[in-house]
Amino acid sequence: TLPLEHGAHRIGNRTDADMARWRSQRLGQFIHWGLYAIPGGEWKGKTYNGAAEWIRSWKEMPQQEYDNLYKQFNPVNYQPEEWAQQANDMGAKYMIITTKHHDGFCLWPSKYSKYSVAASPWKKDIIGPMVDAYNKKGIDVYLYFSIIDWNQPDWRAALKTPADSIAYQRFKVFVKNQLTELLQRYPTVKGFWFDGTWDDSWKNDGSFSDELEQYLQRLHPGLIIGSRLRADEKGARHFDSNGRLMGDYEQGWERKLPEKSADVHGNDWEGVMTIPENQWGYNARWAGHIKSSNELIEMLVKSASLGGNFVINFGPKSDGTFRTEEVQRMQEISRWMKINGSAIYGGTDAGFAKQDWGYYIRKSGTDSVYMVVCNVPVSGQLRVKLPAQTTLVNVTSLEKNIISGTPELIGKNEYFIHLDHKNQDAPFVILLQTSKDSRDNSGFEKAKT
Ligand SMILES: C[C@@H]1N[C@@H](c2nc3ccccc3[nH]2)[C@H](O)[C@@H]1O
Repeated sequence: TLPLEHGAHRIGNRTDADMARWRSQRLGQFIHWGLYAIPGGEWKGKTYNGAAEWIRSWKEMPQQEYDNLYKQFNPVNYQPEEWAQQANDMGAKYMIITTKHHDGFCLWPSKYSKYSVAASPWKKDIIGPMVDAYNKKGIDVYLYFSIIDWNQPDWRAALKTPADSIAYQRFKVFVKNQLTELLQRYPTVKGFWFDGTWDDSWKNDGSFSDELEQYLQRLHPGLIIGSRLRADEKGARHFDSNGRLMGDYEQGWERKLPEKSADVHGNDWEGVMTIPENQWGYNARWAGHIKSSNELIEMLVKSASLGGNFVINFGPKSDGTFRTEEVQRMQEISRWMKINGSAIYGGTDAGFAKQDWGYYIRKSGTDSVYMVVCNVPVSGQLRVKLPAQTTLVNVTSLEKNIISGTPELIGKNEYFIHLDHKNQDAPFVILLQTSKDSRDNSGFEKAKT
């Protein structure tokens, strides 16, 4: 391995209580809210085909006009208590809010930037009431912070001249000041979700990202910060030049999920997902495929089955309300989580062989393994192959009328669970009580006699 000064400083997952809490939460809510919600993907009758929060970079958008949108930011229908209630109903255990996206507009009245809510008709702090409302519901809050800041004259994508380096040095002081300010204003937050760290200026400054991460941890012990903040001294991101994960969890799964256990190497990880194909901020016209609640539920289940967290993104409108499709998804997921949440919270990779009908999720540290069935076989029988020396002690379903009869032993440690032929319109859950046993198959025979 290469001698690295600014690579990973820890091998293996964090084992402290803060990280165990994050790991048990499994379902998060991402909120992208800012000036980009005002145009909502359209400008002067033209539709922007990119992600709505990137509209400032669109050739049809005069940047000065975008920058002046702060004069219109006045979310008269913003009700953070309602936001927190609906997130709590959905079953989200943490929330990530954009304090400042790439456009540099701050949703808190920052001492270090004039470009904030303080200059808008709204005037007031947006972040504080949100943190309070979510915390009151028992939901942890993480602060999204973009390193890219198109509003800051000292920001640079790359350092080409000595003048660039002097300006960027000022910019790094500004970044550190804003992050310190956010921790001082909102001490109950559990971590930062960094973004906009792919440019050369940041990638080639691994020592700063390392020092910044350590500074923040000293300032606020226990903070959870993903791998996207970090670069090592050779410009490697997320994984250092020795292939070791930097930060507290793998934060690269954006609009995509790992397929199998081998893809995550036993690391903590988190997937963040849009409901449309690629819109984070509010976009009036959602084009392309819009994920159903069952699709989102299956992604959540898949994430938990692979030992990761799943965060669903919402983009409130400029007035502070949520679009119908997003409210529908929260309500449908809420219904499912109220019945099946026990399979998700505290869930992790069961270490069982994957089957076509769906996913296994182990309640961490126990012999309870949930089967979440997403694909009901026409045969009506679910194949369960237990690892060696594992016996099946009991089988129940979280809802009535799912299973018919007792499991049928079909081979060494292998069973068919027969389903009641009711058609299901959502994934359903079966709970397997297993036990480690030197004898194979000893479980169910006992139950049968
Ligand atoms: C979590 C997501 N990350 C930002 C983003 N910008 C990108 C530019 C290029 C490739 C990927 C990107 N993700 C998106 O705007 C959103 O905030």
